[in-house]
Amino acid sequence: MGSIDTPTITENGTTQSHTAAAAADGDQKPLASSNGAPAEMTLELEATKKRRASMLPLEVGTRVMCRWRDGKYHPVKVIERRKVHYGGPNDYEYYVHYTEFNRRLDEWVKLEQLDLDSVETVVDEKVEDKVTSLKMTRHQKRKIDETHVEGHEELDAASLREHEEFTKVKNIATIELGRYEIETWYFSPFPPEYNDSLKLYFCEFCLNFMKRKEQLQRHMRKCDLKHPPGDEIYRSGTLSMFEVDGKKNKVYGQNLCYLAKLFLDHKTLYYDVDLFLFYVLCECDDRGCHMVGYFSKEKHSEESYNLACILTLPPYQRKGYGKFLIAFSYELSKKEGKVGTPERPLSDLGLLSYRGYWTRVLLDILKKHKGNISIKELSDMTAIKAEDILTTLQSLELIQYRKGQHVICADPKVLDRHLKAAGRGGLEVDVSKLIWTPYKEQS
Ligand SMILES: CC(=O)SCCNC(=O)CCNC(=O)[C@H](O)C(C)(C)COP(=O)(O)OP(=O)(O)OC[C@H]1O[C@@H](n2cnc3c(N)ncnc32)[C@H](O)[C@@H]1OP(=O)(O)O
Repeated sequence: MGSIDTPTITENGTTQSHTAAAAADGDQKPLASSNGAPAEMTLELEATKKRRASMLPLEVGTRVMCRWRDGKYHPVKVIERRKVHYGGPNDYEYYVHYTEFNRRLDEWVKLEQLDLDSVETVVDEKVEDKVTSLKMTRHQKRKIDETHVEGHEELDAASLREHEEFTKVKNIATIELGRYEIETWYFSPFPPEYNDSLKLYFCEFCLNFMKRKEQLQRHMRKCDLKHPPGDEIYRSGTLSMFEVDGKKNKVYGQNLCYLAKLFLDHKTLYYDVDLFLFYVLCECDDRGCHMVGYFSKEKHSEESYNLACILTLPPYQRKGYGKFLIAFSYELSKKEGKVGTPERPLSDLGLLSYRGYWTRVLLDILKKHKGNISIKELSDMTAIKAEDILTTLQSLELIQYRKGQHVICADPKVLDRHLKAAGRGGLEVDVSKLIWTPYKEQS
C-alpha cells in the first residue's frame, strides 16, 4: 500500500527534519529579491524582476506554487506570514498549506521556495469548505467544556474565520517525549503560557510538559511514575495496556489530550476528561513502560461509540499498533456484549486503518464460513456495528440486491484479492491475556 506523507521524527534529538529551510538548499528558481542588477541584464529581465518585487510581501490567501521536500513544485495557499529577523521591509517567511496534502504538512517556508511567476491574483475564500471540514457531530459538541468552546457547527462565517485564525498555525513545532524528538502535526490549545515555546518537553510517564529541558531533567529525578497511572489490564510479551480513568487521573487525562491534539486535526479537545477511560498502550523494558499510543472511550456512549480518539505516536506508526488498538477496542466491546463504532469524523489515516481492519476481519470470516451468513450474525461475531459492515462490504462490491433483498456474494477468489489488498493483519490481541471488567459507575 502507498504511503501518505507525514512529518519527520528523529531519535536522540538529532534534527533531520525536512524543513523548508533544508529543502531550500537545492536548486532555485529566479527570484524577485537580488543584490542589484548586473549591467548586461536585458530589459525583459528587468521588467520581470520589477513585477515580482511589486508582489511582495505576498498577501495572506495568495495561491502560488511552492517547492516541497520532494524537490517538486506544489500548489499552496499562504496562511500566515511573519517578518524575517533583521531582513528588509519585504523580507517575510510564509506559513503555507499545500492544497493537495493534509494540513499536517503545513509549514513555514522561505521566499526562495515560492515560484512568484505562478502567483494567482484572484484569492477565493470558500468559507463553506471550511464549514464542512470543521463539522462535528452534535454529540461531540455537547461534550465540550463550555469555557473552551470549539463547536463549529453553527458558527457564522466571521466566527469560523476567527477560529481558523486561532488554530491555523501550529503553535508547538516539536516535542520531546522519552527518547524521541517529534515534529508536531497540528495546533493544540495548550495554556497560553506555553504558546511562546516552539518545543515542549514531556515526561513520558506522567505526561507533564515543560518549556525547558532542565525543567524536565529536574522533574525526571522526582517523578516516581514508571508507567501510566491506572490498572494494567493486558500484558503480552513486552506490550502492556493500562486503563486510566479520567476522573481518577484528571491531570494525566488532560495532558494526554493536549499531547494527542498535536496529531489529531478535527478532534475537539475535551477538558471534561472525567467522562472518559483512556487505554494507553506501552512497550515495556527495564526503564519503564513507554507510551506507544492510546485510545479513549466514553464511559457511556449514547451512539454506541467504542472509541473516541485513537493515536499511535509518530515514531511507532506503520508497525501494526494502530490495528492492535482498533482490535483491542472491539475486544472490549465483545466483553461488554455490545457492538461498537469509532466516533466520527475519522481522519484520513483513521479511515484507512479502520477500512483495513474491517475488511480483514469480515473477509476472514466469510472465507472460512460455510453457508449463508447475515450482517447481524457478522456483527454479533465481531462487535462491528452493522452500518460499518454494510459500508465495508458495499465498498468492496460484495453485496448484491437479489429478489428484493441484500445478499453477500463471497466468491473465494474475490475475497482473496481483497484480503491481499487490505494488507498485513498487524499485532494480534491475545484475548487470554486481557483481564478486564466493563466500567461500572461507583456510587
Ligand atoms: C476516531 C478517530 O480518532 S479518527 C483519528 C485517527 N487518528 C489520527 O488520525 C491520529 C494520527 N494518526 C495515527 O495516530 C495513526 O496513523 C493511526 C492510529 C490512524 C494508525 O496507526 P498505525 O500504528 O500507524 O497503524 P498500523 O501500523 O496498524 O497501520 C494501519 C494501516 O493504515 C494504513 N496507514 C496508516 N498510516 C498510513 C500512511 N501514513 N500511509 C498510508 N497508509 C497508512 C495502512 O493500511 C496501514 O496498514 P499497513 O501498514 O499494513 O499498510
